[in-house]
Amino acid sequence: MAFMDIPTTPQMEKKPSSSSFAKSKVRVIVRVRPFLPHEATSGEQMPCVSVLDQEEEEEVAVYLKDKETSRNECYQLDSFFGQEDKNINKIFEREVRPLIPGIFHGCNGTVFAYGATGSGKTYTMQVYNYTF
Ligand SMILES: Nc1ncnc2c1ncn2[C@@H]1O[C@H](COP(=O)(O)OP(=O)(O)OP(=O)(O)O)[C@@H](O)[C@H]1O
Repeated sequence: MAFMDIPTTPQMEKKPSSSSFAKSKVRVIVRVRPFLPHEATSGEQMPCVSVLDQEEEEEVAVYLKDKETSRNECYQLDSFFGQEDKNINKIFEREVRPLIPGIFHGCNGTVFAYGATGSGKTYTMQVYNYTF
């Protein structure tokens, strides 16, 4: 599983088509952090990622448009958490907790965050309110 946190200059990987992606053991989740106070006062506050299509509360297509770099692309993801998602524990509950039982049965599980500096990787990985 990979978390990719996106600031205003996102980097994302293209995913295979929906049918082959469904069988993948790797889940790609994007989380867009909210604008920080100093960003919120420095002009335009348009998110550069928007949800195009979401099926069965899971697989989601997002549209990436970044006027700074002229990127204009579409990606298929397993899950998407937008900047309006204030409940960060939801990411842990949906995407990380289900891996834990398998670890005790000999399965490997890896969770890593990928994204530009300042995009919220540390925040996302550390802020969970663990209740085992
Ligand atoms: N969901 C959020 N809500 C509020 N603030 C956030 C959120 N996510 C990140 N931040 C804030 O954004 C700033 C950058 O976040 P963070 O340090 O986690 O980024 P990072 O991707 O780990 O950066 P680096 O790669 O430079 O270590 C921090 O001040 C953090 O508190």
